[in-house]
Amino acid sequence: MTAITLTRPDDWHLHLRDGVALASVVADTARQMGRAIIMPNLKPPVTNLDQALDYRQRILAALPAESQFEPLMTLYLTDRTTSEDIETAWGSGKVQAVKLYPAGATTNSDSGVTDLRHCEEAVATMARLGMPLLVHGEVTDHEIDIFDREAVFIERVMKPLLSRHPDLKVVFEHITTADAARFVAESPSNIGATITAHHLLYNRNHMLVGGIRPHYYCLPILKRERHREALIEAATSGDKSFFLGTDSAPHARHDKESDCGCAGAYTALTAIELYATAFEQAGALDRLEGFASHHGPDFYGLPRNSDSITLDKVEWQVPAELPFGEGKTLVPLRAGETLGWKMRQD
Ligand SMILES: NC(=O)N[C@@H](CC(=O)O)C(=O)O
Ligand SMILES: [Zn+2]
Ligand SMILES: [Zn+2]
Repeated sequence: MTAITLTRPDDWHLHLRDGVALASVVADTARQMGRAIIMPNLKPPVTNLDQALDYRQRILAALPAESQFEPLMTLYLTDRTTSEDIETAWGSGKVQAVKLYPAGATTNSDSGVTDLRHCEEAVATMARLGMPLLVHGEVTDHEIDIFDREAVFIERVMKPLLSRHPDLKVVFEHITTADAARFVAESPSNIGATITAHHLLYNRNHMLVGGIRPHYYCLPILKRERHREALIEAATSGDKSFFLGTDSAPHARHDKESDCGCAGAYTALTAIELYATAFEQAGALDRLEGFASHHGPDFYGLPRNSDSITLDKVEWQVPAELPFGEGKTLVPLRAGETLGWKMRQD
């Protein structure tokens, strides 16, 4: 096969940041994706409709002229989010979901939820409206090993949440374990999951063998090979519960290459090519379109994109670094390495 054409994909989990960082990265996503679910973990976080609408305007203003890209906004759930906040946001038609960050779990999650039981009313309202809860599924208990935090989250938080709210739409974001893949596959259709390209392509050896590679450090952390294999199986299974979410999370080079480096991988530049590489390695390129372009809108109850993109099977080199505003640079995943697929430019 020398080229593949698919319905234009969407990114159901994306960090665009703000200001000059936003201006540096947004075109990379807008070139490939029709829409993206925009994560609200700014400083301060996006916690109400007004903030979400303002942020949406800043994203639209940063887009290249003629871009049709549509940002789908989210609210950041806090212990103080009210039912009214939820209803107002949902009623606008511009806010598609609410994001749960357990307090302290990841980048900019200090205002996150300390105990989901503080959010019972807001969550019940979401269940009633059919508004999805997007979950960073890791416990933050210091006694739990970082490699076990997702699996423990399923038992301690996810299962009790779903037994209290069986109809709640939930997206288990950026799943990284066989445990999460099995949990989602066995759950009813109101439970979905996003899977990143980097978790499909890499295991923890890639990050830690032969030297520590900070650009592979993201949360949830890369796991052992058997988990990567389970993610590949889930993504290529045709199960509509699994869909594309890059979790592209830009941090300046100096913040990653540091004695306390930030978590997050920048994949937006080559997102669809990275997924194509993973699906091709698994002999499942025919399943890419469902995962990348159909399952996500179907889960969210939105129309699929009506245009398409084409990927050519050609080798090209990923740039070593990208501008990131004010003299800063950004290192994309696979910087300086070769990719075997390239999205055709219109
Ligand atoms: N994935 C990451 O490692 N980092 C994300 C936050 C997140 O999605 O957990 C970020 O905002 O940098
Ligand atoms: Zn996360
Ligand atoms: Zn994320």
